Amino acid sequence: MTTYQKNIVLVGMPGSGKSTLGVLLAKELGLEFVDTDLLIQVREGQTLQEILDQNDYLFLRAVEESVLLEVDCAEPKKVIATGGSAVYSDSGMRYLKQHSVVIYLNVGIEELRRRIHNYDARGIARRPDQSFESLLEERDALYKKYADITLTAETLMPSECVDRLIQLISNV
Ligand SMILES: Nc1ncnc2c1ncn2[C@@H]1O[C@H](COP(=O)(O)OP(=O)(O)O)[C@@H](O)[C@H]1O
Ligand SMILES: O=C(O)C1=C[C@@H](OP(=O)(O)O)[C@@H](O)[C@H](O)C1
Ligand SMILES: [Mg+2]
Repeated sequence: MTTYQKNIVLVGMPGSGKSTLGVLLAKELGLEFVDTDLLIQVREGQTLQEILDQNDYLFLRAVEESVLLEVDCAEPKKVIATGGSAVYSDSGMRYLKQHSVVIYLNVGIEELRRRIHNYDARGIARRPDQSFESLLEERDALYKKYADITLTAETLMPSECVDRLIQLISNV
């Protein structure tokens, strides 16, 4: 199977660019684009922040797992932007990985902080007392566990990241 016969799944921290780069990559490659955060919102009839305001963060992770397992991985192939917490679902990630190339958008903590100034209100599914540093450390290991490719390119413009991603995918 060549890469373009697989889906492309983007994982990484909130603010790493999964949604921004995902849609650009899909356009460039002529693929469909799916953002699992939007699927969660439509399924629950609430925004992610409303879901987190009214429920434990583990509820959001459970809904996310159901959504990941329901993504249609058959034709047409897609670029799939996941939420930052998707990697807590081992079954969801193993399902996506069977049909996809998984790319970790690895952005360092300083750049993430520049991109996310509303850590407490951004709707991050984390333990209430968990710091950003601790969350990044915990998740970095999970992103690496599931990724086939890692892109560390925080100094590039989005269009340059897309070019780089296309190069990396074509080498898989
Ligand atoms: N090189 C880059 N790649 C991706 N996003 C970038 C880049 N530089 C700045 N940004 C900004 O960072 C933010 C990324 O947010 P988003 O795409 O929602 O990330 P995620 O879906 O991973 O949470 C956007 O505001 C985007 O404009
Ligand atoms: O990291 C997280 O815990 C989350 C990230 C969000 O997606 P993005 O990573 O696209 O911001 C979204 O899935 C939800 O609000 C939880
Ligand atoms: Mg997103």
